[in-house]
Amino acid sequence: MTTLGDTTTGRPADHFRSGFACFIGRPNVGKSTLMNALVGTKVAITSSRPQTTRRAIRGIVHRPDAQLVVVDTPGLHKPRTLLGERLDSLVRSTLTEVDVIGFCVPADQPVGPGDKYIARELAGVRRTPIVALVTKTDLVPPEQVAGQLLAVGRLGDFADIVPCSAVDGFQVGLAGDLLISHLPQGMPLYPEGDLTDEPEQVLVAELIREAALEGVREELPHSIAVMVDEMAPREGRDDLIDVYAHLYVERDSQKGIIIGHKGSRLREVGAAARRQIEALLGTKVFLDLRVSVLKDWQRDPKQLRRLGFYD
Ligand SMILES: Nc1nc2c(ncn2[C@@H]2O[C@H](COP(=O)(O)OP(=O)(O)OP(=O)(O)O)[C@@H](O)[C@H]2O)c(=O)[nH]1
Repeated sequence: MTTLGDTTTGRPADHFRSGFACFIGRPNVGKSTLMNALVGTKVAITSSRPQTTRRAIRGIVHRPDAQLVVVDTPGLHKPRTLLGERLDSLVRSTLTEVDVIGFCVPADQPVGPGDKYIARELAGVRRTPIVALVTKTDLVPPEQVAGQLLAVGRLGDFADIVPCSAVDGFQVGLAGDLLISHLPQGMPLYPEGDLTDEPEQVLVAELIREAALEGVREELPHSIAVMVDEMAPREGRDDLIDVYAHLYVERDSQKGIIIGHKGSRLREVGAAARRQIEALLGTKVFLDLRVSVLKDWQRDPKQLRRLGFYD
């Protein structure tokens, strides 16, 4: 006879919920930051530049009575390049696979065409419940939050609408509770303590890209991609990991910007990335960072595949 209980904890499955959520919203509305706040650690990278996130990174929220696996998606936007089209198809397929969608709209900006475009897209995903999250409430007075709740309410048919702030923690727990309330009953999907199922190399590459994005000019962010070529403990040492990575840009001029005068900028990027990777891996890290030009990689299907962006 099979039983539905979790044999490791003795928890009956009918008291436990588990499943997947994804956050959707315009670029830069705070999706990654909110996911990190829910998970309680830094899993997705964040930056003040739009479209930092390119991969469906999963953060796992562990509760005594639930496990919520959050799939982080790139900001949905009207496609302009082949990369954009792939990102959008990644988002669309994610929407139909999750149990609940968190639709993020920031409190500090009027509801605009971008939010309406997404709301229209979401209206097509009929079977998945949508929780609207009004983010960044710490940036505006309460009256403005109230006005935004009404404006967001007019965008579509939502299971709940909740204001929250990942920065001061306001109602982050409640946002988690509401998302969890839409999950099916079931056993934990990941072992306790796991925070993400992204391979470490992908997280490391994302941390390097985050460091490289700091302070670069407007047109560059979309042109940067990072691949970790090799990552392994140094022979004979258990306290040092060697990381060999490539930073790819699309043009020679961009390579110059990334490297900086006599390599000064690349050194700064390397030092900043190394600190973050050391924190992630909990060990000392030697980081070898090279910059290469992959001409127009965003428009080249072969290069996109090589960098991990599949159809
Ligand atoms: N004040 C405030 N700032 C926030 C909050 N959440 C996010 N931010 C900031 O908003 C910016 C964008 O946050 P992200 O979490 O990277 O946004 P995103 O929606 O994941 O962005 P993409 O990956 O581009 O789609 C960052 O500078 C964050 O620090 C918040 O609750 N309050």
